[in-house]
Amino acid sequence: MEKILWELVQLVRQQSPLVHNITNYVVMNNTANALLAAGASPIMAHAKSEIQEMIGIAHSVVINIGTLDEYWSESMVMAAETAHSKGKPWVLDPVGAGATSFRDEVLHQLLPYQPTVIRGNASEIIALAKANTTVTKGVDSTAQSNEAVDAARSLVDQYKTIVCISGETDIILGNQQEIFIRNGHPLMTRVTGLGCSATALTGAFIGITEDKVSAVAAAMALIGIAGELAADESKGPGSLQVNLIDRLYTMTEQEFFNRLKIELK
Ligand SMILES: Nc1ncnc2c1ncn2[C@@H]1O[C@H](COP(=O)(O)OP(=O)(O)OP(=O)(O)O)[C@@H](O)[C@H]1O
Ligand SMILES: Cc1ncsc1CCO
Ligand SMILES: [Mg+2]
Repeated sequence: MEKILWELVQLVRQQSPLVHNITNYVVMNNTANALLAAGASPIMAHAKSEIQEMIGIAHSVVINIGTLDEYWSESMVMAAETAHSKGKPWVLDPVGAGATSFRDEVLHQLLPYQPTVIRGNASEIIALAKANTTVTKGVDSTAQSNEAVDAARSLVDQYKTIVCISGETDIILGNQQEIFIRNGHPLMTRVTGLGCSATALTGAFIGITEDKVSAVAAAMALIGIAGELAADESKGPGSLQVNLIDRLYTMTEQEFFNRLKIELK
């Protein structure tokens, strides 16, 4: 498994998948830069008039509901439907799931198009599965990733998807598979949208391999390790944001394997 993850990091660098993103205003620039640093090719586009053509040429699609509005929500549903019908892999980031009924309604419309992967923090995954009454506190998690495992499992079963619950430990659940990645640094929660960057990177990795579970693990390991390396040289969140982009770009095989903390079940 470990070896495959690094091979996928190299494959993204070599193949530079085109990743079509409909994402939020907060992170748009940063996630485009994270994708470029990892070797992928980002395009941010949400006009309904170009969604079908864009998905036609893209390797994968990222749908992130962070700064939802009425027009964008229609674009997202159209994109999910198009990705599903064209057989393009797509990843859903259910930012702020459970915070408002509008978000939940849009998520409800998106899920039937069977995202290849759902990546969210524990509160969002719990809210998405409506497995209990935990209230999402805006876009930040109030729960630990292990508390969301039952919720995630129900999504995996119902939508035949892969769920990644991010946090101190990233938990990746596929059909019969469970992977724990213990990389990352607490300072990463002080920079907005690193979860969104994790989702965007996941989009890049599912675009270059049929082994989707390994793709998710590779993306989460990459951002976690880049975050650790960056935190060691940062004074605070501002420099972490910049250093993390550099570390995605400069990551070596040795750095990757020295830091990788992965457990399979
Ligand atoms: N407490 C922590 N300790 C170590 N690493 C962490 C911690 N919390 C988050 N991370 C790292 O940050 C990454 C992003 O996860 P997080 O759960 O913070 O996303 P998020 O809540 O969706 O963020 P955002 O909404 O701001 O994009 C994780 O994959 C992990 O590498
Ligand atoms: C802060 C924030 N608000 C909506 S989206 C977003 C980025 C982190 O998800
Ligand atoms: Mg998030």
